[in-house]
Amino acid sequence: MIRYQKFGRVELNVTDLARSRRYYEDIVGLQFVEQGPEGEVLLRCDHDHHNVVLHAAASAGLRVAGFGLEDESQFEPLRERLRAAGLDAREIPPALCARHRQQRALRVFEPRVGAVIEFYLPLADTARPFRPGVARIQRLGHVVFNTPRAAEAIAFWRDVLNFRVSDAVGEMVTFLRVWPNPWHHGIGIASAPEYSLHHVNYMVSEIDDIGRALARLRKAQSPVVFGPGRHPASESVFLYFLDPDGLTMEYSFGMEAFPERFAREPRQLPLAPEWLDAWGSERDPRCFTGAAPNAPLEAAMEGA
Ligand SMILES: CC(C)C(=O)/C=C/C(C(=O)O)=C(/O)C(=O)O
Ligand SMILES: [Fe+2]
Repeated sequence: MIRYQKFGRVELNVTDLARSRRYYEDIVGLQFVEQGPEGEVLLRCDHDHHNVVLHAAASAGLRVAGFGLEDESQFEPLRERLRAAGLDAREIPPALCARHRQQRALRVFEPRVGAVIEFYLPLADTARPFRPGVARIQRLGHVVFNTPRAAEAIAFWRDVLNFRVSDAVGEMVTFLRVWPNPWHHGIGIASAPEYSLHHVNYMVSEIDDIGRALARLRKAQSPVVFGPGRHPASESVFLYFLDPDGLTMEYSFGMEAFPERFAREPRQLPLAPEWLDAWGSERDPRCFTGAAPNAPLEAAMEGA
């Protein structure tokens, strides 16, 4: 039984690094940490060393999604499960782990979601206290993958990686917990014609963070593409917006939490407008669709 801490880091490709750095600091509310040797920008939204890495690239999309393991003893069983599933995980060199304040990390290309996935053990980084910015973000919440192989991906993340299904909305999207992390979902798997990033979520502290974000995004002319609304699945209040490259980002407030044991059964929810947003807002077609294909493993390993 592989045990995790959380969805803790995401690396994104962006087409204009300076513009995106300003946007993620000033509009999204992430804290700048440092610039890496390849020019990549490291940012944080909790007490970890960093949670988001921005890389300059020709097109914008998902480069790596990272999941923190509970402890060192998870690595070998995980590696064995991946190997049995025909996936060869690559060890991240110690120098990069040290830069990322990780004790150890593995990366693998997971073909069912068509993305590079990292499994890592974070080192405590208490030297620099985290200062919330314009939004009182508590943590990176979840990442959702667009994939044409959704049914296979759900089975793989559930049966091989030991994530737990919380709910599915029709055949559109299935939400899984990063077990035993309590939050309703740390990943979502969405049916789509291509492999790409659906969205990245940041969980905020109070409803005012959603209201202030709406005003801030409008002032910055950053497109709000869905919400504010409430997701019946996880019970969270949400707001989706587009970053400067058109990548979909989400703030959400409040989310169902599950116990480690005796959790409720997953639900199959109907695919109907009131099950997408209980408040009835309309989704802009740019929402969830603006990312280029996910980066391949070779690109994600550059600099590693
Ligand atoms: C995909 C639709 C809009 C949906 O039902 C989304 C639900 C949730 C949730 O219940 O929290 C999400 O976080 C999401 O996919 O963004
Ligand atoms: Fe979401």
